[in-house]
Amino acid sequence: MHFLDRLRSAVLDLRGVALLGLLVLGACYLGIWARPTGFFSAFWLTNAMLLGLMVRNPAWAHWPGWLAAAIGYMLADLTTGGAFLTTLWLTASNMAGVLVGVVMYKRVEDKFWRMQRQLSPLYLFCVSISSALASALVGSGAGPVMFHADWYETFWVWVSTEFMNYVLLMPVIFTAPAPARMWRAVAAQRPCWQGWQGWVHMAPVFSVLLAVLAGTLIGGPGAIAFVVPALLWCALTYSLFTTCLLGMLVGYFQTFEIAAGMSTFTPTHMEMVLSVRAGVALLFLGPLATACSHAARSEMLRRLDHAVNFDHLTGAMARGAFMGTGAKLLARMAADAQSAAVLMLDIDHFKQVNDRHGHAAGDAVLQGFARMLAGELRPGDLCGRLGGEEFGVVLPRITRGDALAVAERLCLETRRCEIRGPDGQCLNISVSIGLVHQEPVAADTRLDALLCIADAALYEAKRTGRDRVAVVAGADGTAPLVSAA
Ligand SMILES: Nc1nc2c(ncn2[C@@H]2O[C@H](COP(=O)(O)OP(=O)(O)OP(=O)(O)O)[C@@H](O)[C@H]2O)c(=O)[nH]1
Repeated sequence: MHFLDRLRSAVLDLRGVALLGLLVLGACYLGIWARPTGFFSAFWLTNAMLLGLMVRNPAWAHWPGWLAAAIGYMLADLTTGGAFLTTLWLTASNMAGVLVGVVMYKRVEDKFWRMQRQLSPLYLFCVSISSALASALVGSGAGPVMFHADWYETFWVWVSTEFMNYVLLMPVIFTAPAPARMWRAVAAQRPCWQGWQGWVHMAPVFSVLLAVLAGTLIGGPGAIAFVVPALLWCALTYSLFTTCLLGMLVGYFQTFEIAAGMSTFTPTHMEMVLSVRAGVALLFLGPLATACSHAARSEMLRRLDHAVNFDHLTGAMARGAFMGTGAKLLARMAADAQSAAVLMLDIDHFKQVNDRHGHAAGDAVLQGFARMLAGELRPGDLCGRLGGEEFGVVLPRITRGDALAVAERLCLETRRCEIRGPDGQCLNISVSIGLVHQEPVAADTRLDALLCIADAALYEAKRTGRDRVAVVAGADGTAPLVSAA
């Protein structure tokens, strides 16, 4: 690598690591600020956050990242009055838990932390309990030393708090889309949130609010489970990230509500507090498991749908999908009394490419040609591979002159197309195009009939010399061919 490139990547690494240190520092301040006097914080999100970030971004799970995190932990405690030795002790215990979690997640494939495996929630449970135990084993001795608290009690409070934070927060970090993708996802979801459909789409969220309210009003130890059906509904409706986010908010609200005495259920012993925290976290695992299964199933269906509807070689729409979508498009144009053009494209002398340069070169030509087509057409146009080296295109809402101009541009761009074969050789090609245009599209127009007419024009383009466009005068195919450009 060039020296300047190396310097640049070192600076970028340093920036990332510094950001990690700052995040740890900020999360520690939040925990210290929320800490009850005389005891450890129950709202200690730092360890779960650090573990989530290090698993998600393995570049941080090296010594510079660990060092930055340690500095963040230490600085937060020292600047808020912590003694050096106890700060060191607490930092070691926090990082011990995170280390155990990072090692456990490194031992399994990424799909486990991405929540793309059915067993992901169970593995999350195992990691969370192991990390919580490791952290508590190293750190709980600080309870008697710092606050004169009972060791046994400190240990179990520590375990339950850590466990709850790991289970509730980590899935949110693991499933959060990258910022750029988040905006795209929000934009794609916008139609779902508009009008009365938006209210319907919000129904699972309202059911969560209702269940939480019912739990508060009715109370009792079972109230924390009231929200489970609503969260299951969310798991089957929203993305994995949204479900994780809602689960986390509900979990923290319920613990806060009980701790603040807002619920009619007030735990009287420490064991009950621990039981509530563990229960809140464990209850969330059910909806999380449903969300994971649902997301895995949806992803499988999406892939299956893609495999059926798109040509695996060129990525263009497959014949069946093209015919179905094209027929619907034409019907829409007919209903709106709009025009449309149908093009049939056939790469010239394609057999010679295969014969001279091999089948792999022929495949490269098909891929390059399909790429060129996709780049040249408007977003609303439709393009598909009909078979072999034959492609079909539907251009909605277009005048005859514009359709001819598009077809001629496709001819020109095909000639200009620089396609490289597998051995790096330059493969030059041309295309012949048959075009039929209807204005407006007739109500009984069928796509297969228009393709047949365009095919006849294509034959004429081939017959008169190839590398050209032939246009049918009448859309019924009976009128003679008027132009071969
Ligand atoms: N590499 C490759 N070749 C394919 C594929 N599908 C079909 N072919 C080949 O495409 C060739 C089509 O040849 P022809 O129908 O004779 O057409 P042509 O050579 O383009 O001749 P004209 O259309 O008359 O210009 C055949 O040799 C097929 O084997 C494919 O997916 N990959």
